[in-house]
Amino acid sequence: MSNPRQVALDLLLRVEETDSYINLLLSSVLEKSGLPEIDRGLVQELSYGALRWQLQYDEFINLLTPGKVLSAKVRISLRLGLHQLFRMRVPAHAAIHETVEMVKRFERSAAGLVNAVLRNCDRAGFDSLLGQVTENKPAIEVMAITHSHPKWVVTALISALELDGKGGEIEQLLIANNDTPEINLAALPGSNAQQALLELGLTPGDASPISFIAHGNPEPLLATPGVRVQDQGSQLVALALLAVGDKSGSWLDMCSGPGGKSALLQAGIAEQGGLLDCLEPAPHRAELVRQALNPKLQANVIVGYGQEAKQNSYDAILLDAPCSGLGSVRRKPESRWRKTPEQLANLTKIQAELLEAAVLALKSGGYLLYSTCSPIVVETNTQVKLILDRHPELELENANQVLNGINPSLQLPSGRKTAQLWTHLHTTDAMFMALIRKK
Ligand SMILES: C[S@@+](CC[C@H](N)C(=O)[O-])C[C@H]1O[C@@H](n2cnc3c(N)ncnc32)[C@H](O)[C@@H]1O
Repeated sequence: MSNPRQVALDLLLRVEETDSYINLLLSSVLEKSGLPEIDRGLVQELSYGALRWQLQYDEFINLLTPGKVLSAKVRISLRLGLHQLFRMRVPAHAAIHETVEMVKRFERSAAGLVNAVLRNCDRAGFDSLLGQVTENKPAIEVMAITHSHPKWVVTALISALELDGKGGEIEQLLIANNDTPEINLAALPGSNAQQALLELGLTPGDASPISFIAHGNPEPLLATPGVRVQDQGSQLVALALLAVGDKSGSWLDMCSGPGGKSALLQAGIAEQGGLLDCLEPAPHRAELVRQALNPKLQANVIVGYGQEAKQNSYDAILLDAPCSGLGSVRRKPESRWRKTPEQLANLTKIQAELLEAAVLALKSGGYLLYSTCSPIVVETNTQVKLILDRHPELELENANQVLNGINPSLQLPSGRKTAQLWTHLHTTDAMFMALIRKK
């Protein structure tokens, strides 16, 4: 083993064949590989890069192999080769030679074709290839290929941006979606984590007041009590509910796995004696919630569906709903290829059911925060409008004002009450939040 290109190929094949998330597989694959640190970085760059840019690389491959059926392994090898040619500082001859040698080991008969495709791509150059595959295509398709996003995702993101009058920023958003995100840490309240991270010289993040930026491997920093890896957008979701909810009351994290926000809620209410229930139907994800929580503080992890939450029982509920994940494609590059418009229909049905259950579970005067790591309108504002229409006892609070109370420098729109963070503006995942109060 222990050829970084081979490790990246095996990893991508597993992601494709088993529908796994690359971020969940990567660390165990690297551990088993026994590769030195420098090669581990190469595996990550190769695999994330080839996965992000796969639509564009497939266009190049299809252009040069008309009518040919390629095995999944050969296609992934070509994507890895193209990524080295066009987006890494690997000399062309090494990118081509290494890819061809790798293909020879599992499909000798395809080595000639792989050699020819990569050589022709190198000769043509990136700009010429992109020009050829986008020529005479409609604008949405050109954007889809140029920024490697499915067409329907580009269209849905434009609709979401248009709600804020930002439709013209679509290319900035797509570019940001292809960036490698910084690793964000959260310093949980009630711990000395903030002080410890400041003393270590870490830079605070811009969006969340409890965030720090980790450069390099964050593993050693996680030994500090109260330090977690968490996107700043996710931190703000939990902080928004903590800003308004009764911290001495009973709280529910309705869709809690793997527990990132549960840990923050638990730490935030502990001092005032609040009680937290965390629901999660998938047992292995419920176990991750248990691991994320502080065992010295109160919290119940319950394996179960949000639809079964106890009625009229909670002062504050976080409903961080299962969603398309199209707001966190930087961290989960495969999500843009996995989700289809058809799957959205299933997700929106579950979101509506969970919202209904959350309203029933909420006590009068309590707060419900509905959030998604997706800006897609049918998962966000449409859901909020539907639940408000069905329940006159609910009122929509201004989540943007709450967020500005947490961080006055966050640039948020004044013309709406639901909040939408944007990756290109806030450098967070594109989290959506609606804060609802039961009268
Ligand atoms: C977006 S994730 C939650 C992320 C979590 N809040 C965090 O910050 O770590 C959505 C979770 O909802 C769970 N889920 C799916 N269907 C559910 C249901 N009917 N009731 C409750 N949770 C559900 C999924 O298993 C998944 O773990």
